[in-house]
Amino acid sequence: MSVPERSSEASDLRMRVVIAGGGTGGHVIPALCVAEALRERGAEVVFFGSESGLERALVPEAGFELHALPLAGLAGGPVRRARALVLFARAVVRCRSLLGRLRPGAVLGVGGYASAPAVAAARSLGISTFIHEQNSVPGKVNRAAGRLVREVLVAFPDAARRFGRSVRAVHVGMPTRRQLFQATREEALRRLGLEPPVVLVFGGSGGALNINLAAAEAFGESTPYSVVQIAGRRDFPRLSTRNPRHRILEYAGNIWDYLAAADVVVIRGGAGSLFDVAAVGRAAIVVPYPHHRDDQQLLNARYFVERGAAELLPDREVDAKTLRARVEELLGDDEGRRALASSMRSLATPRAAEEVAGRMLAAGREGTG
Ligand SMILES: CC(=O)N[C@H]1[C@@H](OP(=O)(O)OP(=O)(O)OC[C@H]2O[C@@H](n3ccc(=O)[nH]c3=O)[C@H](O)[C@@H]2O)O[C@H](CO)[C@@H](O)[C@@H]1O
Repeated sequence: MSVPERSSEASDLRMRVVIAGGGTGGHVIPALCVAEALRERGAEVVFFGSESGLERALVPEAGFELHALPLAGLAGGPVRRARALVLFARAVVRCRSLLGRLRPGAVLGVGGYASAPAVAAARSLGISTFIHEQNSVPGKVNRAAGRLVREVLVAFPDAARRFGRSVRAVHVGMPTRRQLFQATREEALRRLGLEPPVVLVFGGSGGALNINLAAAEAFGESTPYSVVQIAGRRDFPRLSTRNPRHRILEYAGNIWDYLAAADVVVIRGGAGSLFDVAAVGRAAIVVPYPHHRDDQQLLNARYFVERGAAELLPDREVDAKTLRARVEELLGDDEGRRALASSMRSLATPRAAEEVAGRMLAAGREGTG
């Protein structure tokens, strides 16, 4: 028994793997979770990202090599689009030459600008290629790229169906940071110096202006509970509070402590935020970002809401009065909160990063695209 196991470990030790994509926290954080799982199994992980994404800071900080390429989004007028297309074409050429040199056993696209050119280049070289789709509704690029890859690995079960029959989609869940599963309320409260009950408000990796303004007003005078508002870089400088029990932060590297300390969480419907709350198991009010054409955050949220794991609050209904009322209603309902928290916890996917890593390594060992 030990012989085949040892031989597979030995080949993982030598294997190099490329993870491509990034942009926002929603793409970079799960990518890093997969990278950690791969590194633990002895593989060498190299990232391809864009020069403008969050990966620029987070990937080297986690100790991985990053090739940052100049890339841009397709949104905007014809000049911008043309420039984005030129950058895309150049990125495919650059990825092909990097992949030719690195000779990875497998490539994973996680979404974001660098994902598609790397996947296209890897396919053209016959390298085993995967995509991880974080959202319940696959984006246009992943839908098209899905047909090219060996497997599309999805965070939400619904996404598999939405890819259609021509794509091999496998539900693996959302790669989530380990600390989220380990955090406990008492320790978190003590570490953060917070007096319970605690309300946590955060709007994804970049913040959410509508929620930020409503929360600053709703909790800005005085509250019989603690409020932590993680505002994001863009909105942080414009927010203030007179309430000594209301903390406004720019970003939290240790979000697991804040989630573990919380009784009620108000979040956007980003896939990362939702699965992070699920990992800790807390009662959440979800306010989906309303301006995505495909309503991806509403559909992400619905998966949890339909399973009794979260409450929905449409963005158009968010103002200081409604936000405070909804938070206090939930704070006053111990049983309702417990039920939401426990259903939320049951939807967490603690094995997702391992699953993605295992599939990539197995494909790399097989050596076929
Ligand atoms: C507006 C927008 O385009 N949003 C998309 C983006 O969201 P965005 O990048 O905001 O993503 P997510 O909610 O998916 O993830 C944010 C991640 O950042 C973490 N975090 C956030 C704040 C903080 O202080 N500390 C911290 O660690 C969260 O815990 C979470 O893990 O990517 C997601 C995944 O494709 C999509 O579902 C969202 O629709």
